[in-house]
Amino acid sequence: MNEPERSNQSPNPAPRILIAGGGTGGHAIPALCVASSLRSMNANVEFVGSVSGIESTLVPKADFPLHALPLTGLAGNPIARARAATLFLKAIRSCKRIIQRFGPGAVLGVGGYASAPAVVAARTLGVPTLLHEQNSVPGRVNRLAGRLTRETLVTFPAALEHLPGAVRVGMPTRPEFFGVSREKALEDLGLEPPVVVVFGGSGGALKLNLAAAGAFAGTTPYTVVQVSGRRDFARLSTQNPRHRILEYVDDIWRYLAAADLVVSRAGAGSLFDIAAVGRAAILVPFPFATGGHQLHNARYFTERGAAELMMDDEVTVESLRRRVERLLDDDEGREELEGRMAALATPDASDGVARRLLAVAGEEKN
Ligand SMILES: CC(=O)N[C@H]1[C@@H](OP(=O)(O)OP(=O)(O)OC[C@H]2O[C@@H](n3ccc(=O)[nH]c3=O)[C@H](O)[C@@H]2O)O[C@H](CO)[C@@H](O)[C@@H]1O
Repeated sequence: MNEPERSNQSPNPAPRILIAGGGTGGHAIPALCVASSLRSMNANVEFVGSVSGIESTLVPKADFPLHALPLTGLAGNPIARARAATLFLKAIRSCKRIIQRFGPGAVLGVGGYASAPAVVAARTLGVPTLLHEQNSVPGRVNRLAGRLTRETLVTFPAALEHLPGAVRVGMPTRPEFFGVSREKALEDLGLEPPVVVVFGGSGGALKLNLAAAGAFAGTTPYTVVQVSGRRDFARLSTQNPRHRILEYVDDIWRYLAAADLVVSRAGAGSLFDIAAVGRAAILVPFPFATGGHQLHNARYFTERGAAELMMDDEVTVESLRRRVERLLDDDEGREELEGRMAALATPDASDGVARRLLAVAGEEKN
């Protein structure tokens, strides 16, 4: 990686913030939202991530420097776990060097493999850290990391029960989702309404992919856009000219805005993206998410009448098509869902996290 320009000559050097974490889109995308907010506030941002995480493509694309470290999860057989632990310890040493060289005023951990080593390294060097927890039930690592941080920021009110003293800021969401009209999105994408969008988060969801491929591969009196994720894309096909299967789309806000109905997993990012465009949704939580967090994430919306819930074990080719068509036929029901969903969006979360980071970084300097 090229050494970024330093501004040591200036009497008021730009504040420097290090953002650590990633792995899935659910961690990396909100991290990038905060980085963009910080950039617009004239801060200098660098990232620490994992070589295998989605950040290794998304962060350079957004033009931020990335320190990519070899890290893996602490799961699997004893040999894999020992290797992960060794990589974790090495990552703490690498993060210390990165922090000493970059000199951030604050570090933000966003969850994912690289988050905890950076928080530990910052803590030992006396650099203040903040943590952003995306899910309603935090994982073990974030609960532990939360004890080391100056401030913990959360997306869902339910997470406050697990992280005492945390502050609710919502989910950093890309600004493009706000204010894009259905008409413009339909025109830009060349889609004929009504439109159903099916997607399973940043990596895809096999069960949902197979059910959707079966449900919509014949003829449909509506358009279906299925964003499958990279892993499953090659095994899916359709005979239906109104069924598009796409691997991954950077501009998913256009597809969601064009939709009359969305079928989605209940990752935090996906949920708040759907809220940002204010669309009716059927949520199918991933049943094996740590601590059942996807079900809890989904319930925040479904208990407020903002979305419908469909459990993973209810999903079949027939039931999926039935649920989709029932809601597509119910204009009034969808309109109610849309309004309640839009009311739960958190458009200020990204700037809010950025401002808190700059405040903490400023305190340290003074
Ligand atoms: C299986 C699993 O453990 N998933 C977790 C992961 O999900 P995952 O990475 O799927 O996370 P989210 O649903 O939170 O976010 C996915 C993000 O990717 C975007 N997107 C997706 C597809 C695409 O083609 N283009 C695109 O931009 C979505 O709009 C969204 O912003 O992180 C989330 C946040 O910690 C958790 O809540 C999820 O439980």
